Amino acid sequence: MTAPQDTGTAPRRADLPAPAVELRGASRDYGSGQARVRALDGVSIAFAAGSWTAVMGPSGSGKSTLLHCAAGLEQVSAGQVLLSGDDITTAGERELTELRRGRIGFVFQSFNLIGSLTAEQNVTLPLRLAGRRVSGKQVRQVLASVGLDDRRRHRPRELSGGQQQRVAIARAMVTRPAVLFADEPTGALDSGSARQVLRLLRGMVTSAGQTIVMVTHDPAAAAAADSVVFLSDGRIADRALAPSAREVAERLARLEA
Ligand SMILES: Nc1ncnc2c1ncn2[C@@H]1O[C@H](COP(=O)(O)OP(=O)(O)OP(=O)(O)O)[C@@H](O)[C@H]1O
Repeated sequence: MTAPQDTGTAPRRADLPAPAVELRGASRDYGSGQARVRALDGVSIAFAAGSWTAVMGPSGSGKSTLLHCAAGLEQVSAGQVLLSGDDITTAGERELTELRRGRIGFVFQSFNLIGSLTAEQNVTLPLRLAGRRVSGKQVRQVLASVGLDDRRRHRPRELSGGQQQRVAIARAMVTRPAVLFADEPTGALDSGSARQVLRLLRGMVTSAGQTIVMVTHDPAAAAAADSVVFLSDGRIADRALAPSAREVAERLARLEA
């Protein structure tokens, strides 16, 4: 089990593989002058390949900002962002689009599936957008891996929330991304469906060596990850390796006090 490393001080050993994602002294400001908000404040962290990290913290502590900067959805105001060792800090729009289509997968709280398309068509979409050949077998395999082979022809409104999220995970995984970024993936699910989604994510980490960075408010979801990073005021305030849900809740309560 690997904990995310604080990379602020020690130089990296050359013989170690590059982390899947790394932020070096990353800051992100919104607004300017008196209205300026520093949402992320000099964060240095490395997410090892094959690790699953939960990001927690009080409302407004910078969780979504960290996720968006790490995924290249937003640019940092200072510092660096590296994806598998490649510096993407100043990547242009075209390069970032390529990254999002190939090396990064996203799962959101609200699923973000296209309502007029079947599960199968939703899963196929990223490959089509990337101009890649779509093999029906590959799409069926991915849907089968999330337990939805028999729901291929269903549209999102014909699926439960948990099933829709599993389609969204299949869609994110079909391009075999280096990193899966998940923003509250269980936030809209009942506890049974949430457990099913967390089991699926765990399977992806253990059997496929997937790297996952997941923002969550739910201590039970955070406890399913390998480790938890706690943010407060845009900085890393605490970390926990394989904590229980109770321990996560206690540490969070301390930050919110
Ligand atoms: N586009 C924006 N413009 C101005 N301020 C922003 C913007 N996005 C975020 N912020 C501010 O940056 C800070 C961090 O926001 P962020 O959304 O990253 O926090 P969070 O921890 O994800 O919060 P929550 O748990 O409520 O979703 C907050 O003070 C927020 O108001």
